[in-house]
Amino acid sequence: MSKRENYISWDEYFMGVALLSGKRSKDPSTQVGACIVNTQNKIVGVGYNGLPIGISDDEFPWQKQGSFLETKYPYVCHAELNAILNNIGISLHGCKIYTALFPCNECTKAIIQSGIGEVIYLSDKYATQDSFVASKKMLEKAGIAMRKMEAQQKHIALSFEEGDV
Ligand SMILES: Nc1nc(=O)n([C@H]2C[C@H](O)[C@@H](COP(=O)(O)O)O2)cc1CO
Ligand SMILES: [Zn+2]
Repeated sequence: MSKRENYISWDEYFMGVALLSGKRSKDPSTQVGACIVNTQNKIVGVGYNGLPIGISDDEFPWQKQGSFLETKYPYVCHAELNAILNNIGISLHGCKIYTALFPCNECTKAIIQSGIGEVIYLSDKYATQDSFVASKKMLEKAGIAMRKMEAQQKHIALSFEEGDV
């Protein structure tokens, strides 16, 4: 018997972990996940967008509109920052970060400071907003590679049915 052919690529695997992590998000509008990988293709940090530890998901707002303090924006911790902070306790120098959404300027600063060397993203839907223009300016100047993920497999299904294993 020859080897299975339609196995997922490393990019699909790590972005898949990022997307699965995003499924934990309580944000009703946008669920983002991120996955950090070292030079040996080992996962060293995972995160999703959520409120800081100890802050109730039920007591803080999730809305996008209204006065700033009544929206989610001042409180939510982005997936990329969570993945960096949740790392397994190692230097992230030379690691890659897979993120569903292109990083904002605040996460970009944390990415740069942590030593991450490459950003792989699925969507750059906010590209025209100043925050993301600033991100690109900083990433370019810092010599950090950026690339949009090209998936061969557009969808991957998971089953928790024991008969499917
Ligand atoms: N790169 C990102 N990582 C993230 O974790 N987020 C989070 C913050 C918010 O919870 C949500 C974006 O809000 P909105 O697209 O519904 O308005 O995604 C957002 C971005 C985009 O900068
Ligand atoms: Zn961010």
